[in-house]
Amino acid sequence: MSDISIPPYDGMPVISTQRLTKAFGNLVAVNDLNLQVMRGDVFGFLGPNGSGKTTTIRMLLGLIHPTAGRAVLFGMDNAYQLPAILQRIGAIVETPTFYPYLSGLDNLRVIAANSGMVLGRANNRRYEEVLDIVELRQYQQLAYRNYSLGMKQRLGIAAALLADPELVMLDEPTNGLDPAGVIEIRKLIQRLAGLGKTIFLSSHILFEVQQVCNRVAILRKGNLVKQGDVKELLREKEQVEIRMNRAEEAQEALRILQHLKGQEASWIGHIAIEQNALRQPLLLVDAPAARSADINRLLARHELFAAELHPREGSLEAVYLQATAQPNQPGEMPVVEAPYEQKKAADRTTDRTKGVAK
Ligand SMILES: Nc1ncnc2c1ncn2[C@@H]1O[C@H](COP(=O)(O)OP(=O)(O)OP(=O)(O)O)[C@@H](O)[C@H]1O
Repeated sequence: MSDISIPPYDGMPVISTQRLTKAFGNLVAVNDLNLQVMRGDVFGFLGPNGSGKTTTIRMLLGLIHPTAGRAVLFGMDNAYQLPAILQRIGAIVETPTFYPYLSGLDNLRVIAANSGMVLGRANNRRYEEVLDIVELRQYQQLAYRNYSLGMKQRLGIAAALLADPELVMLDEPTNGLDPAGVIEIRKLIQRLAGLGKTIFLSSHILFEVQQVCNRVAILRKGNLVKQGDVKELLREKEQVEIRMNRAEEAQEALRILQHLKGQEASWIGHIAIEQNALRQPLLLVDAPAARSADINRLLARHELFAAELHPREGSLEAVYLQATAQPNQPGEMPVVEAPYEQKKAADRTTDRTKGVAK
């Protein structure tokens, strides 16, 4: 996990969807979705291809109408107050169109002019600010066609930041980027989080999401199968890896731990026996890393002594694979963590950002 500082929650959801559903003919692309994104979240929106991520984002932005349910952003229903909501969002859903022969800076000027931003000193300062945030200031005079793919993507984000939005929505921002470009976007997201923005990030790249996001939701076939705090989800996936000297010892350790699991060691989850690269027997115990010493003690009590014992960190990949592998239950209901306490409706209208003159 990164050490970015996330501003404290004030209890107000920036995005809240209630049973949000979209069907295209017979295909239910998004089903009964209850999402909750809090102020200051760097929220990872994960799911395999075709699981409904883009459809959800398009509904949140009012680009398509839901078949059922509703989306409330900043406390406002987007079916009724879309313009007020959109003023507070900077989004990139598809690669933005820029003029290839204009410089990065001139492209921003065109976008500002087209969106009715007052041209003047305030705008000039804002161009500099956003170009600094995306680290393109030194390339601002370069023609867009000479930008790398990563620079183009960052210019798109700069454009989305022009009006100083509170919520930044990025749909697969690292698609097609090389590793250096991916790292640039990661650093950029961390910078935006440091500026207090709420980020909604859809991505396939689990490692990236694990690095930058504090909360995630995982979609599968349009259903929400997991939503929660990244650290907590990772903790659930911690393991203790025990190497025994002999295969028989590993079998005996397995038998003992499985027995104790039903008794004093209820914190033990699934246990598996594998081999490491040297074909030595390994016991993989689903258990909190902090329980390593306890496991050692339990085995020693039965005259079994581990040759090596290591705690293994959880990974979002393990969380994701488990969540997306679950079979579809008839009438599958989304698994939603207990929502944060919603503050009084009055709180919802108090925190408006300044934004560039429009
Ligand atoms: N306009 C549309 N008409 C018909 N079906 C659609 C439409 N838009 C999306 N779909 C279908 O809805 C499902 C969800 O698509 P969506 O693009 O939301 O998934 P996604 O999770 O964003 O996938 P990807 O990661 O590949 O972009 C897919 O089966 C897709 O084919």
